[in-house]
Amino acid sequence: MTLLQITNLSKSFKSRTVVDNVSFSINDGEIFGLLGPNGAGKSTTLSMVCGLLKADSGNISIGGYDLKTDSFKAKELIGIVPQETALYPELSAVANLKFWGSINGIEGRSLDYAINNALTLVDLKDRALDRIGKYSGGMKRRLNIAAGLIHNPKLLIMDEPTVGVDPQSRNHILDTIRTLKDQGTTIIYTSHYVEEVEQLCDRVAIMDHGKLLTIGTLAELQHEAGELHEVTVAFSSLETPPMKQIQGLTGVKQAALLENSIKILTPNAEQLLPLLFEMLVSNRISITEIKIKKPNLESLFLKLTGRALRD
Ligand SMILES: Nc1ncnc2c1ncn2[C@@H]1O[C@H](COP(=O)(O)OP(=O)(O)OP(=O)(O)O)[C@@H](O)[C@H]1O
Repeated sequence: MTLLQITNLSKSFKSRTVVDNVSFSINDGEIFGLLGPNGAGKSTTLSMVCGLLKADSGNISIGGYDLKTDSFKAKELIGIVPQETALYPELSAVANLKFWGSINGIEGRSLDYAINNALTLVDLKDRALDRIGKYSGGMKRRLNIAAGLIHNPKLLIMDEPTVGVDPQSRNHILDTIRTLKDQGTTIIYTSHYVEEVEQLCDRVAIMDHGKLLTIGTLAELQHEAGELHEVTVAFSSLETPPMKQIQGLTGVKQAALLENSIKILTPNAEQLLPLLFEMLVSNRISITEIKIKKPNLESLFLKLTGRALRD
């Protein structure tokens, strides 16, 4: 069953179109990944879904309620975990969640129950009464998640919830998301970390420059990436690699330059590597590491755009 339907959504800031005629739908109970580099238009799309930003054109319906004509009912179904934490540092976790609960219309016993559930889920019960000004960045992020789900939303929208957190908190956040899914919550998860999206998501959409490039299950997108190898060559930063020549080598489908590495898609890494070495050595590029991988979502992005996801 479709929980969220987005149809022909567009948004411009001044004359710049940052969301360009985007349509997709999200099924009840799935974890849906929205993947794209910085500035792709992910947050703008989600801000429109949350009703925080008005679309220039297009339609959004949540649980069958149109966001324009049935906005209250549609918004009731959503919980938001924004990129920036929206918490009061001088208050405890419990006081912060009381505030978030009350603006969502939860009171009394139900609110105590909801706070207890949310703090258990994000594993912050033993720090519940501490001022959150003393929390680590990862703990604040986890509390931010608790705030987003205090009213038990059907659809939880999470905008890069793991950016800048330590690995332990990151794993914790990923586990929390899986538990939420098991409890029946539908989740939209934006990220520019391919590994997280591959680990978590049932279906994925890839966005760039405001456009939806592709959408499908992980298996479908991996298939779309095709039988290409992704070769990553790291080099010391003394020289600049000759990208034009590399792109012209036999067997190179795409090649993109990152800070200290080159990512290449090729149907045959074994045949390409000797040619590539020769070229790099003759251009006085000293290679520090080489990796060959099966295609993943990052290779698909490279295939679709000719660029690396994080450049
Ligand atoms: N209020 C605004 N006014 C003008 N431009 C904006 C505004 N909000 C976003 N933009 C621009 O729109 C583009 C898309 O931004 P958006 O935040 O949606 O991208 P994103 O995919 O979420 O990226 P990130 O991963 O960095 O959050 C960017 O170029 C951004 O600078």
